[in-house]
Amino acid sequence: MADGPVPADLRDRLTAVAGDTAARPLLVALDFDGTLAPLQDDPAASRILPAGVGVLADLAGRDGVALALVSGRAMADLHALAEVPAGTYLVGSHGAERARVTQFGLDRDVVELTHEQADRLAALGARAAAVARGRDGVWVESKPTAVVVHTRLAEPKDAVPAEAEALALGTELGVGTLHGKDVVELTVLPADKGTALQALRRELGAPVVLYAGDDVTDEHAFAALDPDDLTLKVGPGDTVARYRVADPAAAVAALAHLLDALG
Ligand SMILES: O=P(O)(O)OC[C@H]1O[C@H](O[C@H]2O[C@H](CO)[C@@H](O)[C@H](O)[C@H]2O)[C@H](O)[C@@H](O)[C@@H]1O
Repeated sequence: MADGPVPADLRDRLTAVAGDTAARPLLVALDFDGTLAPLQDDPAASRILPAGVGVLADLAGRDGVALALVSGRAMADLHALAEVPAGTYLVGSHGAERARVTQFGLDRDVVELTHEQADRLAALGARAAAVARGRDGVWVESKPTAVVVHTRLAEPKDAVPAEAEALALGTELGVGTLHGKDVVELTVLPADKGTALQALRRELGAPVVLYAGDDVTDEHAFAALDPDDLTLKVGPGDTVARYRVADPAAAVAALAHLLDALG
């Protein structure tokens, strides 16, 4: 029989995790862009797949399940786009920002930059703008702790040198760099999803973590987990994750299987 979008070995593992009452709380931690929301040319147009919204709400409502979104997005952006219920943990800016969704809004940790970091962020913005200038389809996104050089809309003749210059800029200014899908992120508050996920897991005392992600930056999260955790790569590309599905629709189907198995 054909596997459908969720491979048989992944289905079996999800069923086993759901049936293991010792694996509580089960932390279900999910990347946003490319995992729950198909990639878009305009980041503001990203939305969780409609089927995913209900699955996430139902998962978060299950006893013994903690839901988290772990994203490179700025927190304000993630909160605006994430259609998730109260109680969901949000990790933004690759871990530099943390919050929890409540019935009354966002309960968030305040991110404070030192004067030196703020100055460096301003300098980064100006230099990143110079990288984008004159290159069709290259543009700069500003976040509270980082700037992002986007190249999704650019032809390789513009994208390749823009990404190379952005990476060199990070080295020159001594800031953190992350090279994701058609983005180079330059941050004055270095963070990575692996460190953030480990911290959240410790806080919740979660014996088992399910993490799903599609990008190179999600590899930090996969690498930070244990062999008994469930790591799920979404889409193509090298990975250390144990399981793989083809696309966000299949990732949502895997989460729906987990939900069914939880009963
Ligand atoms: O960790 P994620 O939730 O995957 O967020 C990473 C970055 O997401 C956004 O960029 C990516 O998605 C865009 C919309 O689909 C796409 O246009 C871009 O090419 C992708 O890299 C966001 O704009 C970045 O700030 C996030 O860090």
